[in-house]
Amino acid sequence: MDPTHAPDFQPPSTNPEIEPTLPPTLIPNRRPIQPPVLADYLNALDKPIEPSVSKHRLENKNNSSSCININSNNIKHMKHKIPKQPTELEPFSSSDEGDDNSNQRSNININNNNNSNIDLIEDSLLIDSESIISSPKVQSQHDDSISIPTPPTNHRTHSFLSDKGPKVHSYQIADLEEVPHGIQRQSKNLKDYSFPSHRLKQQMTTSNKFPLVIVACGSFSPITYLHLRMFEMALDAIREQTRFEVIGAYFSPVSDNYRKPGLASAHHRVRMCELACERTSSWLMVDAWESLQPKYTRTALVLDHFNEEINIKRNGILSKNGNSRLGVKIMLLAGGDLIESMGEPNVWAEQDLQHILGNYGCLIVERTGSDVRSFLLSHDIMYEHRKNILVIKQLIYNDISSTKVRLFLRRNMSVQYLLPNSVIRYIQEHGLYVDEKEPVKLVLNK
Ligand SMILES: Nc1ncnc2c1ncn2[C@@H]1O[C@H](COP(=O)(O)OP(=O)(O)OP(=O)(O)O)[C@@H](O)[C@H]1O
Ligand SMILES: NC(=O)c1ccc[n+]([C@@H]2O[C@H](COP(=O)(O)O)[C@@H](O)[C@H]2O)c1
Repeated sequence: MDPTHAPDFQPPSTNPEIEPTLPPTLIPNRRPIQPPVLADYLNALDKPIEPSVSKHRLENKNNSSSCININSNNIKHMKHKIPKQPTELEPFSSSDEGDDNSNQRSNININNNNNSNIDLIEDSLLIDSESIISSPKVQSQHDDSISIPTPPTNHRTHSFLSDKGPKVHSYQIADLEEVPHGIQRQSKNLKDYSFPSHRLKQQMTTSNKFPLVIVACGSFSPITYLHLRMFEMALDAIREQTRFEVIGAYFSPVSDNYRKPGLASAHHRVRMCELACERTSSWLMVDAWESLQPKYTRTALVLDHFNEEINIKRNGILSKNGNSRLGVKIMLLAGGDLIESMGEPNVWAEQDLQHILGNYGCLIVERTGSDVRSFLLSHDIMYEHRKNILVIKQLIYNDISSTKVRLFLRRNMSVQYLLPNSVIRYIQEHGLYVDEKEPVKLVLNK
């Protein structure tokens, strides 16, 4: 549960040489996940961030100064609600953020009212109705890794399936190592590593939202349906309660140096996460960077890595109208137990908590045994950054734990419907978890 298992672990509070995190100026979209004032909850979430101009007004008054004044006031008002950060890659312009009727104001120029960054002349609507989710076939221009579309050619049988019962052919059940079309698999070493971006949106599909990438850090030994569900729950909560558009989502399995009981080797855990994402999801990805590091990497630095890949190297994401690039907010997705570990002494460095909660933010899925809301109230740093924390209620309660899955495997019990079939088959093929010596008491306390 904590990095104190790492052989080179030194309590952050007593370690003066702790590797520094990125300066906040390099983290572009640090606006809170929740609206800054309660009054914002009264606004419809699909209301444009910049003002909309009614068709009626535009058609009849597009040269009148009164109309311009009204609109400019609106702009000031709206800007006040979602404050701009001076560090953003590029400020939002109204052409990025207009509502879907923004073609109706394409002839209006309100630059004469000190809003020099706002130019409504730009034709933002050319791509208005397009859905710009990147196709799996389209690789990012920065993405030099190889996708391997391998249609099944030989009809081999799966040994563990064919021992008993009818033979199953690979055209009936895909080979575990066969990469579905358009999918980018992670390499097994740092030298060949490249950041996975095959399911990272290249362009915003909405003009009234801010871009967001979700990152879940953990052991994933093995990945379960609960881990996958966490992202779906987060997506629903973000759509319902915030002004952010999720443009990508990643599992980041911890490296072998974490030394937690029950940790299968990193390349197995990465591959199981990849199988789960490939076979059950159309938007989740796995990044092996953390798992390939020669030593344990603190979560704050893992989030910095995502910021570097997405905002610094790729310069964020293209706005919907294609005219500017926007800084992407990056958030940690975690269960209530992980968040509660933030209150334990010597597990997290205070500056890391400030960095994670202040500059990135946290999506917390409630978990049995953890009272996230009370914890939020009692923890000073959490409370300070509460606007940057979204607590996600599990409406259908699910408490699958990897620890119990490992115990079931060890006892030769079924784990069907707790994790994807592809992951179960991978575990069987590689004989994972059967010989584990994890103390059963520890397992049952989970
Ligand atoms: N049932 C659950 N409800 C909410 N969050 C969960 C649940 N299971 C795991 N998580 C969260 O998923 C992330 C990764 O978890 P991890 O890999 O440690 O899974 P785990 O099932 O807790 O594993 P283990 O049993 O080995 O400790 C953590 O943030 C953890 O809090
Ligand atoms: N100081 C830190 O950065 C810190 C402390 C505790 C856990 N963590 C992370 O939280 C996750 C915990 O995963 P488990 O629930 O599987 O133990 C891991 O990714 C681990 O690296 C980070």
